[in-house]
Amino acid sequence: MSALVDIQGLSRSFGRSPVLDRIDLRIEAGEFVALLGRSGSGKSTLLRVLAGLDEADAGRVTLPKRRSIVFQEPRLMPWKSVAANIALGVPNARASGAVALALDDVELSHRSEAWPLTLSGGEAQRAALARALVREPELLLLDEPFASLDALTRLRMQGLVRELWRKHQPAVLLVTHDVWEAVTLADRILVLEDGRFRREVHVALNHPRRRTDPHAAALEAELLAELGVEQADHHQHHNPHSERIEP
Ligand SMILES: Nc1ncnc2c1ncn2[C@@H]1O[C@H](COP(=O)(O)OP(=O)(O)OP(=O)(O)O)[C@@H](O)[C@H]1O
Repeated sequence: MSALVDIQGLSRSFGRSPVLDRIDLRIEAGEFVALLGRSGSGKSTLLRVLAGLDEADAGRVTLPKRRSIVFQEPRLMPWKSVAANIALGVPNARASGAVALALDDVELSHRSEAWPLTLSGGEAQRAALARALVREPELLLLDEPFASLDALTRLRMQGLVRELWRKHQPAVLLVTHDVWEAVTLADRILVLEDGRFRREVHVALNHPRRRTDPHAAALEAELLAELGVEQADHHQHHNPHSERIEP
């Protein structure tokens, strides 16, 4: 059966430096994939190609038509109300009630007519999430969507994204620097390094995932080590779900 996202041999260079080097990636419908990698490893470049904001130099890319992206910043139009921002580019979204449903989904109905500049950081990101959801994406691309939020708001947003994913069941590709975020949310975690996927981990842990679960904590430590972050209390547990991908 064909996957929702099927990428084969995708390469992208800027000038003479290759950023993505013959990458293969399949994502099934409804799958939640997290993408980790050091700064500059090409995560956003990959997401931009998948969003159609950038083109690959080489490779075959099969993508669903309905895709949405949420960035680190909300990128709302300041001269339009929250509801009008969410309706942008989606014909009849207000009349059909789709905007109201999306606002309800992100618990922002009471701010429907507000101006974006009057929203808190968390509210603005929830509006950006509603704008993505109103398109009923089969593939939801999230480029560090919680990175600029405070820790408490970030936790709430992670819970909200998981709830919305269960409700709407899009495939999700989440770029994050936060290893624990990847461990708590994803079915599968990929680590990008030097333009290739160096590691693929299938996360078969029950939800909610907690750091008190030794398997979850060991996986986090292992991924942190992979990214070059050593923890003081780092225990080396072998994770049977994790495979190293040699170039
Ligand atoms: N439009 C561009 N022109 C030139 N170089 C670019 C362009 N976009 C990205 N790059 C370069 O490609 C490399 C990968 O960038 P990218 O933003 O994809 O990394 P990233 O993994 O998302 O990093 P971060 O985690 O810091 O956001 C970087 O070296 C960056 O400077």
